Amino acid sequence: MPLEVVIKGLRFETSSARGVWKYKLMLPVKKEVEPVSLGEGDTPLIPLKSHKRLFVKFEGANPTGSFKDRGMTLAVTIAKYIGAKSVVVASTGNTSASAAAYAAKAGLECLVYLPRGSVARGKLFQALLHGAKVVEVDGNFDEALEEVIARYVDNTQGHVYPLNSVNPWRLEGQKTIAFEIYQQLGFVPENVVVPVGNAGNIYAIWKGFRELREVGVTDRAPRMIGVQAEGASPVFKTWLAKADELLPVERPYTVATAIKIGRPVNWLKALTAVRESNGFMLSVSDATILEALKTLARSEGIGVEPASAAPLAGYRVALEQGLIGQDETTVLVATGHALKDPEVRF
Ligand SMILES: Cc1ncc(COP(=O)(O)O)c(C=O)c1O
Ligand SMILES: N[C@@H](CCOP(=O)(O)O)C(=O)O
Repeated sequence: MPLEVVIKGLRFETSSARGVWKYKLMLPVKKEVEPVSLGEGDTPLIPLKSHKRLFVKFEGANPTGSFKDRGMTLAVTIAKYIGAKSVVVASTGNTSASAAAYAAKAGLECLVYLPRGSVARGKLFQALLHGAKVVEVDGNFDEALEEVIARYVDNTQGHVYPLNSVNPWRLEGQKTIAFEIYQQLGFVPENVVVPVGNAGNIYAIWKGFRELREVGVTDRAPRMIGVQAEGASPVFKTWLAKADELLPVERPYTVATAIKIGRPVNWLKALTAVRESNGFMLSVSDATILEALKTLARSEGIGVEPASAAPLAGYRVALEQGLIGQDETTVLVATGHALKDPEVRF
């Protein structure tokens, strides 16, 4: 399992900084360290018209249009602090867009490994725009990440700093989604619904809520509900089978390219989040993802990419099956902006 940061002496006090960095006392960064920031975080929590107690946490409002920026600001800050000159990621698109932008801000070289032909146009444009060097891999995301891990994580000779979610600083930044949800609602919701791909974010958010409990801000915690696309649902299958080993999907497919992942590195962390929180996993069809995307766009005015519509598709299934109630406060985490993937049709 990828490493985890454990922080002693956490204090839930916010500073006058904005976004992620206002929670510096909850982050594993020394006071004197200067953040590499683009103003990430402070994203809106939007109430939906369709259900009274349903909210969308719109992560598309981050500087590069996805939640990855919250993790990248931390991880690139650390990269710079330790004197790295280059950073590397494998990506289905958003991680590369975010890494490229933060590397540019920090003055670092950025190398991105992308599965050839599988990255949404807006995301590829962003990586190139910010000056990343793109390596196209003849394979899927899992194979691209394997190559990055073999070259730059297991073999540290190259001195290139990896920024995928095997890097625990990433999750530390992403956990601030929980802090914001808590502060925006004024309480801890019953359910938080998250799309699951490489599987780090659901754990990061859970870690954030757990820490709020640890520091005594609240004694409550939400159920964490993970949603995967049917054709790319290894964590769902593993959860359903109560298996101790990952049940991988060798040839994942889904219209939601951001979560087209068959061997997620953080699968065990995702299961930990779901199990510890008494939550559950769901899988949803591409048709229902696109239907949810259309509802968000046309009835609520919220433009998201397909992966980010999976939580609404999952919410509908959960309601239908009586797994959650309409009277429960539920937050859907909409992870990426519609402009990322302008070729989506529904
Ligand atoms: C838009 C979007 N949503 C969801 C995810 C899934 O997040 P995670 O990999 O942390 O499970 C990703 C990337 O993985 C993404 O880019
Ligand atoms: N959807 C992700 C996949 C990689 O996830 P990471 O959390 O390990 O960076 C992407 O945008 O590339």
